[in-house]
Amino acid sequence: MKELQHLNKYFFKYKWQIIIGILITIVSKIFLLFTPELIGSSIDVVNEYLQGEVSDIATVKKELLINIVYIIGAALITGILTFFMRQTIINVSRYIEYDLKNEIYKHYQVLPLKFYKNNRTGDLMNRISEDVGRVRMYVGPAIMYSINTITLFAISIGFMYKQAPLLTLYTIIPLPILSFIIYKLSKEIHKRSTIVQQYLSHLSSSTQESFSGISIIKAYGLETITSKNFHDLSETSKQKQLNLVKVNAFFFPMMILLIGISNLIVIYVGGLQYIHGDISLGVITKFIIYVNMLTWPVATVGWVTSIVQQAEASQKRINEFLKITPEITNTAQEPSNIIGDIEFKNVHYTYNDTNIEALKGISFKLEHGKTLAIIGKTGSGKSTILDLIGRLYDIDKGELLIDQKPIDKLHLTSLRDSIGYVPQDAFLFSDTIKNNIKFGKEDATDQEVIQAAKYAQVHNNIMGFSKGYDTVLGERGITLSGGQKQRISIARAIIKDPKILLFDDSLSAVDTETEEQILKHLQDLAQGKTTIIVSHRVSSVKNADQIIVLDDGNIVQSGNHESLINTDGYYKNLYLKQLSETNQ
Ligand SMILES: Nc1ncnc2c1ncn2[C@@H]1O[C@H](COP(=O)(O)OP(=O)(O)OP(=O)(O)O)[C@@H](O)[C@H]1O
Repeated sequence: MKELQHLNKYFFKYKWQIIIGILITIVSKIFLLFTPELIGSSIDVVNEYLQGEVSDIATVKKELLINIVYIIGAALITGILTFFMRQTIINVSRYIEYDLKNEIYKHYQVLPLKFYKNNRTGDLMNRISEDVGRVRMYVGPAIMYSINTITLFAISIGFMYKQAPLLTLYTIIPLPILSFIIYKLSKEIHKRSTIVQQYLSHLSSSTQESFSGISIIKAYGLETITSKNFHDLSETSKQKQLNLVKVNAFFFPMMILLIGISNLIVIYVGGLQYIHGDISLGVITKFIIYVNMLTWPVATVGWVTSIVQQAEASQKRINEFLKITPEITNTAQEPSNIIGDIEFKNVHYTYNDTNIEALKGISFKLEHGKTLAIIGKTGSGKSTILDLIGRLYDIDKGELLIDQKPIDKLHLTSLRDSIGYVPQDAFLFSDTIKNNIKFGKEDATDQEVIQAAKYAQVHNNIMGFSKGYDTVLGERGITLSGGQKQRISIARAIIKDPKILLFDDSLSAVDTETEEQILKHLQDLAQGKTTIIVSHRVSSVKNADQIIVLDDGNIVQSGNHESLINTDGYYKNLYLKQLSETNQ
């Protein structure tokens, strides 16, 4: 139960609803127990009349009528209270589920990129949905059924013992056995249903993958193989389902068997006591009703135990993530006003999961309003430089200064708010084009959205869609070309009007003519903004104030376009190669 202590703060938060829920549960059980008592006394009245102990039929009828009215009244009150019991305790479990999901989601947001690299998305999703769902079962149903069982058991055993102590002892003998069997069955059901769940998610992710990659499957003629894979996987999944159904099928027969045994004991032992004149017929009737009433709550003891164990395991998985402290934190109290001077002084950075030293002592200085271009072979460390400026990672050695201050002393939100970043793989959400652009500035007007799209040379494409800016993208909507995606991603960065603009090979899928136009607009837009353009193309970088050439984490050349094309080296070779390609 150690892991579940995490939930105590939520129990405290909703203490009044829980206390009221518990009180309602107790009162509803008291009313429920009126029924066996009233039925028992009705049977006794009828029996006394049959035995000739009472001769006035009118009195018997009156008493029976009163009992019936009481039974209906008690049932009505129990029903109403049961409704409110669920409305309090089950509602609290939903509130806590909601709070816990929000807590986990908020925590996910502050965890570093490394966390996302080390953990699979499916696992993150599972902990926030499946695991929280299991914890909710503990918070709601488990607590509600436990109170139910304790109350019902305490009151009814008290009633029963007062009327027939020996019969009570005999009657409750099968109940712990029932509880134990249900516990074992629940555990087995849980084990098998977890396997079924794993296969189902396996089946759905593999199906989803084959639908997403349908063009590759068709192009390579892999339909038969993928169909066979699907068939094999669904066959195993079916077998696992059947295994689960087999254990499930034991559940109710087991309960019926044990209830039957308890009833037989009541009839046999109670019958003997009745013959000896120790108890009345009404007591036997009451006991039969009590036994049937107690069976389900007692069975839930086993079920609840298994729920608590599952919740404990799930909360442990949740706590594992909640305990991770974000490495990159904000240390500044006040927001920082970023101007955009950037300086790298002998910066080193190693990705500790792969041990790759991506930057091996990088130094450059970029004044605000200027443009730096970074060019170099693939894997030379270009994107890493941009990631360090956005503080997605913290440097290992050296100094990274923004406005002459160490980057980790700046207000983190101010820093990120002042950056417009266009990543290598443009990611667009399954939403409208307008909202995808407005992601950069939530309160942007339609005019601003259109202007940004015009600067990014994508406005005409968007107007070509029948729904224009309201066109939905992604799974629910249309698929854009690589170049269109890149340009929408550029519009998203432009609309933010940031102090620092970072373009990570963001024009690679755009033809040179469009690239030319975008760069021309950028020159106007980038007035006063610090811009860094990472590219493999000389055409993208030639107008930059400063160009650096990276190779294996080192700066091997630097200067401007003019000076670099006149110096032997990587830049000049690339320039000549790309020049001859355009002339061909
Ligand atoms: N998240 C990461 N975890 C571990 N290693 C990484 C990570 N990102 C990059 N690397 C490694 O660091 C080195 C530099 O990568 P980086 O992405 O900065 O290069 P790049 O010059 O931008 O390459 P490209 O032009 O292909 O985008 C590469 O060897 C790469 O494999």
